[in-house]
Amino acid sequence: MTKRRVVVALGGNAILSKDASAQAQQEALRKTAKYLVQFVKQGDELVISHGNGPQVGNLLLQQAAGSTDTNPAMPIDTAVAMTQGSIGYWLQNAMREELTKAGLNKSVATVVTQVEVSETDHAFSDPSKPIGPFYSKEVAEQQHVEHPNYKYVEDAGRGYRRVVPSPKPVNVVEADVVEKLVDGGVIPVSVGGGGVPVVRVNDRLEGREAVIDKDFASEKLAEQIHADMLIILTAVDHVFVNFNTPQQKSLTNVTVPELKQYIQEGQFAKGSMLPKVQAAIDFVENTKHGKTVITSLENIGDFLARGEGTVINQIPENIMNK
Ligand SMILES: Nc1ncnc2c1ncn2[C@@H]1O[C@H](COP(=O)(O)OP(=O)(O)O)[C@@H](O)[C@H]1O
Ligand SMILES: NC(=O)OP(=O)(O)O
Repeated sequence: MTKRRVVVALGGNAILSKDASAQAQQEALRKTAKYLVQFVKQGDELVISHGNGPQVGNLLLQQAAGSTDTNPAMPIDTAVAMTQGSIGYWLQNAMREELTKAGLNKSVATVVTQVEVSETDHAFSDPSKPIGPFYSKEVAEQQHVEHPNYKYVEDAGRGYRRVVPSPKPVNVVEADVVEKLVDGGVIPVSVGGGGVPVVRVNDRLEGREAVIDKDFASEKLAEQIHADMLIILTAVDHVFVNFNTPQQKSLTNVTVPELKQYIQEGQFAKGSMLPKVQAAIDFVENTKHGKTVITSLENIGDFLARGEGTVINQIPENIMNK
């Protein structure tokens, strides 16, 4: 079997359900690791990325609550780095345990990853990335009074959340390190939480207060390390058209032009499925050889065995394989 280089982006449900304790998140990641090890068993080179929306929002609240003049709250870029460390630590151990059980001798290492963004990205003046807990409308309004510079929006019918700027990733600074780790047989955890947002100021990298979308950052990393596949894992086995209606239909093998048509029809929810589909298209278009898969953790076995899930190619899969 040919060895493929795959970047797997973990969705929120891979880390966190309702219980935000360290113990519950570690437990969720142990289950996640069981699924991820299937790629390694099959001989694939694996790179793991993950989100941090709930975790970075919670951390910022803790920071604000305990802040004093001598022990100030950390800015968002530093909080993103802190969540890369905590989630990376949990993932390293979860993967280590499952790799050992499977008799696989592989190391896992987390790279604190910086991602360059543009200082002029319009996202800085239009916060859109939901982080942290969900609030009722009343509580969100009260929080806004206490923190007039915080913005809260309604998130897909689930309640109100704080939103922060989410600029597009331009360059993954440590991509060369990740590539060397993969070449050396290590499983890297990288661009956690979308990466630490930085801008280049002369010769320095300066952090900016933002949270990058982890699907876009994973796409950029996959391009830069010459991955064959970008796998976006979320709570659904497939991308659907007519989602949540009686006409709902799963997309199995889909081409970029078809997806673009569906985007025009407004088939994918902004802030949930749309960025995944856009990242999928970017990877396929920017690499030519690469394909993107959107599916669930639970479906990884069926994807590896039978290609099940939503598989996105530039041209139809049956033509590509001829
Ligand atoms: N057209 C669609 N097809 C499939 N899922 C969709 C669609 N539109 C919206 N969704 C929702 O998007 C969710 C994935 O987005 P989200 O929960 O933000 O991702 P993540 O897994 O990265 O945390 C799915 O679980 C599903 O509820
Ligand atoms: N950074 C990021 O995209 O996190 P979530 O996937 O948790 O929203």
